[in-house]
Amino acid sequence: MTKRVDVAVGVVCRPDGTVLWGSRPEGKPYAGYWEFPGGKVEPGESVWQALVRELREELGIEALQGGPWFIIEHDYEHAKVRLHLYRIWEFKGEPASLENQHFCWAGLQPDSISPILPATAPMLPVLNQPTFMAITGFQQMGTDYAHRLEAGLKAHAAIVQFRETGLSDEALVESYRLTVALCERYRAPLCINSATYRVLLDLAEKYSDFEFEDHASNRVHLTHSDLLKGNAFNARAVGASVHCPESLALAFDQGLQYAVLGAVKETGSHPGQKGIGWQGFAQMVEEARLPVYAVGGLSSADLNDAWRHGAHGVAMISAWGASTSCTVAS
Ligand SMILES: Nc1nc2c([nH]c(=O)n2[C@@H]2O[C@H](COP(=O)(O)OP(=O)(O)OP(=O)(O)O)[C@@H](O)[C@H]2O)c(=O)[nH]1
Repeated sequence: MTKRVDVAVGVVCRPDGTVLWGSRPEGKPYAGYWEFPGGKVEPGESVWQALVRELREELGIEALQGGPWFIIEHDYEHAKVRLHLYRIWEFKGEPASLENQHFCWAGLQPDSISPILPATAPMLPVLNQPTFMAITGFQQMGTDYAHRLEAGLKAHAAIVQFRETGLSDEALVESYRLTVALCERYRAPLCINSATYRVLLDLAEKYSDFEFEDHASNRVHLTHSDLLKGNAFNARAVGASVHCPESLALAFDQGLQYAVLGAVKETGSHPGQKGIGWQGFAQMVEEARLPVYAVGGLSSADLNDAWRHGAHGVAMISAWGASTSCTVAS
C-alpha cells in the first residue's frame, strides 16, 4: 500500500480578500494546474516549518502569522496525499517567481484561473464560507435583537443561524420573519437550527397565514443530538454543533460543510461551566476535515486567537452587533 504523503499547503490571505495562487511548473504531475503554494513535509519538520520553508524557497516571502485550517485527503494516480491546509494572514515581502512558476492574487473562488488541482477545487466553496456566524438571540433580547443583527451584518459578512428556544408562537414567527428579511437584505446565508426547524414546521401546520415549507433549498444546522442520531433533514443539513473529535468526524462523514465547537470560554448562558479553552479547542480540531467555527463567550476580537488555534472563524450570540469595531488583522 502506498504511504500517504503529508503536504503543507498555505492559503496566503490579503486584507482585500484575495489569496495567493501558483501554477505547477513543467516537469511535475499536473503541470500548469493552479494550486495554493506549499509542498511536501520533510522528515523531522512540522507542517508550519515546511510551509515557512516552501514559501521562502518558492516565492521569497516570510510567513509570520498562520494557523491550521483543516485537512484534505486525496488519492491521485501519482500519490496519496494528506493536505494540511493553513491560513496565513501575515507575511513579509513581495512574492517573486523563484522556481519559474506563475503566480497571481485572486479570490478564493476565482473565475479567472483554471484548471485548479482536483483535490483543491471542490474545497473552495467550503473555504469561502463567511468568517463569522451570528446565532440569533431574540429570546434573550426581544425584537431589539433585529437591530443588533443588522448592525453586525452591516459590518461583517456572516452566516446566520436562526436558533430560538422558548419563544411564544407569535414571537417565534415574528423573529423568523425579521431574520429572513435581514438575511435577504444583506445577502447573508441563513441556516435554521434543527430543533427550531421542527417547531417552525409545526407552526406552519397550526397557522394558515404562516408560510414555512420544507423546501429543498432550506439549510439546516443540526443540533449535536440530531447529528448523533443521523437525522439529515432530507439532505438539508449543512452544518452541525459538535462537542468532541468523534462528532467532528461524523459531521465530515455526513458531508456537512462546517461544524461549530465550544464552549471555548465561560458564557452567560452556562454560568459556572468552564470552557474548553483555546488549547482544548486546538486539540479537538487537530484532525478536522472541515471548517470549524469556535463558539462560547467570543467576539470578533477573538478572531486571531481562533485562527491561530485551528478555527475557520467565530460564532457569536450576544456579542454579535454589540460593537462594530473589527480587530481582524491586516
Ligand atoms: N502545494 C499544493 N499541493 C497540492 C495542492 N492540492 C493538491 O492536491 N496538492 C498535491 O500535493 C502534492 C504536493 O507535492 P509537490 O510535488 O508540489 O511538493 P514539493 O514542492 O515538495 O515537490 P518536490 O518533492 O517535487 O520537490 C502534489 O501531489 C499535489 O498534487 C495545493 O493546493 N497546493
